[in-house]
Amino acid sequence: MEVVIEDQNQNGSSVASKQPEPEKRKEKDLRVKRKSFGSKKMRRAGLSSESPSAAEKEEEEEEGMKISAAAKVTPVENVDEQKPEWNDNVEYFIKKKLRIWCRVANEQWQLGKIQSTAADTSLVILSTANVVEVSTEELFPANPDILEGCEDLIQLSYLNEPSVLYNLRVRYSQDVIYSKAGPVLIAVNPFKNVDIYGNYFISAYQTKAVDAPHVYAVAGAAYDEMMREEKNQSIIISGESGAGKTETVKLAMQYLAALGGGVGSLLEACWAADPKARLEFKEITVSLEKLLRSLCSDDDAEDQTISLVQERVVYDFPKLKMKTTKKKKKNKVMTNKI
Ligand SMILES: Nc1ncnc2c1ncn2[C@@H]1O[C@H](COP(=O)(O)OP(=O)(O)OP(=O)(O)O)[C@@H](O)[C@H]1O
Repeated sequence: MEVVIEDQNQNGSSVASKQPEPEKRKEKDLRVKRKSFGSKKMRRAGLSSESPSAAEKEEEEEEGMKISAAAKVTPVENVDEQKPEWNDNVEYFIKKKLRIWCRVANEQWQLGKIQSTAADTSLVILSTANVVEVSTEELFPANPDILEGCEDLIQLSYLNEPSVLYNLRVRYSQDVIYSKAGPVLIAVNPFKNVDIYGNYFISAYQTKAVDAPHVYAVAGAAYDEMMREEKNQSIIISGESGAGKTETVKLAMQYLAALGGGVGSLLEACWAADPKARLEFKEITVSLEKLLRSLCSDDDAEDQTISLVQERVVYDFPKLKMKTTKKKKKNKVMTNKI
């Protein structure tokens, strides 16, 4: 998986290579640390002075300070040092009328602009023209339009929850379901057929004609690494129920089957890994052939059976393997007969 990142980052997209420049300049001019506005780091600093447990901790540490004559800087002083930077950022966003993300009712995020800020709250004018008063901690800087829909989230100038969600949504609305977050491929379930699979795309990824984020690219990188290093590779696919894990496995298998020389080679590999799968295959073939013979002429039946069964094996290999394990006992009996 890590190879995927390196290869694809090296190639980079035009957005990746061109966009970060103006942002860097702005931040440098303002002496604003990258991602400091709304970042975890700044929020931690803010929370440390507000949460009761953190305050207790600070008190304890201050006690310790009294005892230790050597200690010169208290954590409280560190927090105070960071506060002006946060305020500077907010002031800058007000001055430049830059867009921010604001958490409104129902945990939803909306774009807006800060009108003014006082203490821990800010007045924000939303894109809907409504003005709301929110905690400054609930504000996050929005990225410039030019970065909208970028393919790798690490290209974003400001990496925060609303910016990530928005970027994925923009891509999703254009049926671009894959994005990257550095080494990780993010897939958003389209719940419909999207025209990004099949032989045309397989050969495009095989020949490296495209490098847009895709499950084929991940499978290809794992395959290349396996061949180069002569070591087994793992592709970890995770997500909540219904996220599309099984579909993704099938697509990765489809690509690997094509790389390995087609369905026949994949079957050989499966059988080599689990010889009992051959029995399962034979069982399916026989029953399917019987069915096809009853439906069409004898000559066609055999060919159609093989292609249909091979297709099923590629698409249902994970389930087939589970079934094979369950039928272990039955297979033993069959082995004796054969
Ligand atoms: N890449 C995709 N293209 C089109 N439809 C998809 C894709 N991925 C998932 N789907 C749709 O989403 C449904 C659920 O996907 P899938 O069964 O792979 O989820 P899952 O994560 O394996 O779920 P579970 O953990 O409950 O088994 C599929 O039946 C399919 O309709």
